[in-house]
Amino acid sequence: MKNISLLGATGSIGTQTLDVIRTHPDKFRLVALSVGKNIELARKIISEFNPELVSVQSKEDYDQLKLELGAATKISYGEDGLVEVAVYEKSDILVNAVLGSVGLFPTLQAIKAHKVIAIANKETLVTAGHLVMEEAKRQQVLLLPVDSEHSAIFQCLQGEHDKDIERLIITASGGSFRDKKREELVGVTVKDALSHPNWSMGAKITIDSATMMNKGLEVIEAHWLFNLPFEKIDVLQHRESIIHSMVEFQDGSVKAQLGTPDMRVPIQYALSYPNRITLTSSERLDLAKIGMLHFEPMDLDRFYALKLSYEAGKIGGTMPTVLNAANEVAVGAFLNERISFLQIDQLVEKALEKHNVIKHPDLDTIRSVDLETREYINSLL
Ligand SMILES: NC(=O)C1=CN([C@@H]2O[C@H](COP(=O)(O)OP(=O)(O)OC[C@H]3O[C@@H](n4cnc5c(N)ncnc54)[C@H](OP(=O)(O)O)[C@@H]3O)[C@@H](O)[C@H]2O)C=CC1
Ligand SMILES: CC(=O)[C@@H](O)[C@H](O)COP(=O)(O)O
Ligand SMILES: [Mn+2]
Repeated sequence: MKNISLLGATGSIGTQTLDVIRTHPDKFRLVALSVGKNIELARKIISEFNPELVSVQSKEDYDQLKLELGAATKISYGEDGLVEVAVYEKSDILVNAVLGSVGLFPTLQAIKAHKVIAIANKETLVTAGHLVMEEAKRQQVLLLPVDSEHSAIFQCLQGEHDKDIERLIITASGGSFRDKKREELVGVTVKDALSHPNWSMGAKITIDSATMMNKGLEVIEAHWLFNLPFEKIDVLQHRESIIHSMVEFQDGSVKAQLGTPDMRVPIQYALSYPNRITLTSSERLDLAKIGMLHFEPMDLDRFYALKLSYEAGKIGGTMPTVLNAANEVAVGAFLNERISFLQIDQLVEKALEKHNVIKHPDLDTIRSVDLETREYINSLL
């Protein structure tokens, strides 16, 4: 039996993680969880899973839930609450499915507390991958990727040696607007952008997928998780999202991981690693029915956010922190209909141009650069 702590229980990854736990009560037990603002759903989750510790985002929700829940459930809130869930003493593994760079500090604390980490929260690795990987190495803690592409690469690498890797090939669906030229994106709506061709995901990552920032974040995430230079990380457009990513080795052999797009596969692989467990409810891959898979090179002028991400990643230091923070605020502004779709990567570029990189930033530096970037983008809205 593995005891699980879950950050972001009410989200897309969070609820699919709950589905995996629900399906395998003999293998997994939810002991601690955090939610943001969705208290309605939190009540249902608490009543079904009976966790020992619950954290909410605001003091108001904390006060309300404290009145409702009995003494058997400990309640907490804010960043302290996220950390308490992340390091909860009875948990064996932390699933980090919270959204955004708010996940960084709880991740670092969980590593220090020697928790295995199943990491979906890519913004944490983009913001400060060096701090996370250094701490994981120092504490000898296992970091298991949940993002579908990174899980695919991780699966392809089982039984292989790092020295034999020639390059990673991360696949990209192309997102909601993949068949539109850049000039055709003037005036696209939030509703259009939220209509992903293959995956049902949270709003922020769906917009990131449409701008191709998601792939940019994933390139930086892969750089840290697999300790490879950006020159060895390629992106290939693959509209079906059947091949979740590939690894090419020095002998020219290429390994790929395939499957129908269902995030429960990488989630449960991280939870059951190094074993596999059944997933009966997922539609099985039928290649004869699919017939054809398509591949196209990435056009970095069309998908400008990907170009910005490679540039920020290669410069390193605080540049990826700025890229991520600017993008988080810009995507939020687009979702609130305060800016247009095309302004998202334009604002990110402005933040990158304005920033003087700081090499080898510590946690305090990362946090202040993150905050300053958010303030700068907000001042432009
Ligand atoms: N969805 C997917 O298929 C995939 C997601 N990922 C990554 O996983 C992470 C989560 O994505 P996804 O599940 O789609 O996102 P969602 O928006 O669906 O869920 C985000 C979760 O984080 C909580 N949350 C948000 N902000 C805060 C905050 N400031 N403090 C505390 N809790 C907060 C939300 O709470 P509430 O809703 O209660 O407010 C919710 O539980 C992201 O980093 C994403 O890039 C990676 C691969 C695939
Ligand atoms: C499910 C998942 O991992 C997402 O990150 C997904 O990959 C988004 O798809 P695209 O960014 O390829 O459109
Ligand atoms: Mn992904």
